[in-house]
Amino acid sequence: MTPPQLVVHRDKELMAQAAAARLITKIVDAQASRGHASVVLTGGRNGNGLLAALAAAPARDAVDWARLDLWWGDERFLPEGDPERNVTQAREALLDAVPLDPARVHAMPASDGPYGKDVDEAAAGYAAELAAAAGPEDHGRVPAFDVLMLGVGPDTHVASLFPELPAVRETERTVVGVHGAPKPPPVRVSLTLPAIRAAREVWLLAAGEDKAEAAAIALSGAGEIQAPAAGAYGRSRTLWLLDAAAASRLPRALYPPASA
Ligand SMILES: O=C1O[C@H](COP(=O)(O)O)[C@@H](O)[C@H](O)[C@H]1O
Repeated sequence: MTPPQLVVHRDKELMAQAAAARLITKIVDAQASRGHASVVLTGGRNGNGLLAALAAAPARDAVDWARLDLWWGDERFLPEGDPERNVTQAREALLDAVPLDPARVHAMPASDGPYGKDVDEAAAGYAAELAAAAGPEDHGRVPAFDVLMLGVGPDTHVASLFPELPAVRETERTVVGVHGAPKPPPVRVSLTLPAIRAAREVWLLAAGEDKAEAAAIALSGAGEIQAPAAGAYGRSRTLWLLDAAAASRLPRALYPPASA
C-alpha cells in the first residue's frame, strides 16, 4: 500500500485545472517512455470538471491522443447515449473534441449492448477485455494503468463501490455488476479494489464542502468496507487532489503545510 499524498488547491476550478495539467504531463511522459499511455476515467462532478479543464488547456495538444487507452472505473448501467452514463458525459466534456483512436476507447457496456440487461455478464465481458489488454509486464489480469482517477462520493464511495455492499468486499474478480446502489441508478458496473490497486498511480478527486466528511473519514484510518475510498491506492503513488472546502475537516496532522 502506498501512503496517500495530499495536494490542496484553493477551489474546485483551480483543482480541476491543476489536475488536468498534471494528467497531461503524466500522459506525455508515459508516451515518451513506453510509446503509449493508459488512463482510467471517473464519472461524477469532479471527474467531468477535470476533463472540461483538460479540453480548455492549450497544452492538451502535447498529448498524442491516438496512443492513449481510456478505460472507466465504473459506469451507470443504462442505454447507450443516456445522458447519465459516465461515458456520455466524458464525451461531452472532452472525448469528442480530441483525435482518439476509437479502438482504444474502452467504454463499459450499456444496458442495450451485447449483454442486454444482464449486468453481471456485462461486468464479466469488461473483465475479459481488460484481461486481453494486460501484457506479461503487467503481472495481473488488468493493465498497470498509468493513472486511475476516482471521484470520492459524500458517502466515501469510489467508482461504484459503496460502503458495505458486496462489490467492495470482492477480492477475486476485477469487475463486478453492482445491484442496489444507494445513488441512482441502482444498477452499475464497477472495477473492484484489486483492479484499482493494479494502477501505477491512483488519484482521488474531492472538491466541495459535501466531500469534507468523506475525505476526513477515509484519510483517518477507516476500513475499506465502511469507507471504500480508504482502500483505493496505487502501486507507486496514491494522490488525493482536494480543494480547500473538501480538506476543511481533515485532521491538522494530515493537512499539507505547503498547500494554499
Ligand atoms: O455516481 C458516481 O459518483 C461518483 C462521485 O460523483 P460526484 O459527482 O459526487 O463527484 C463518481 O466518482 C462515479 O464515477 C459515478 O458513477
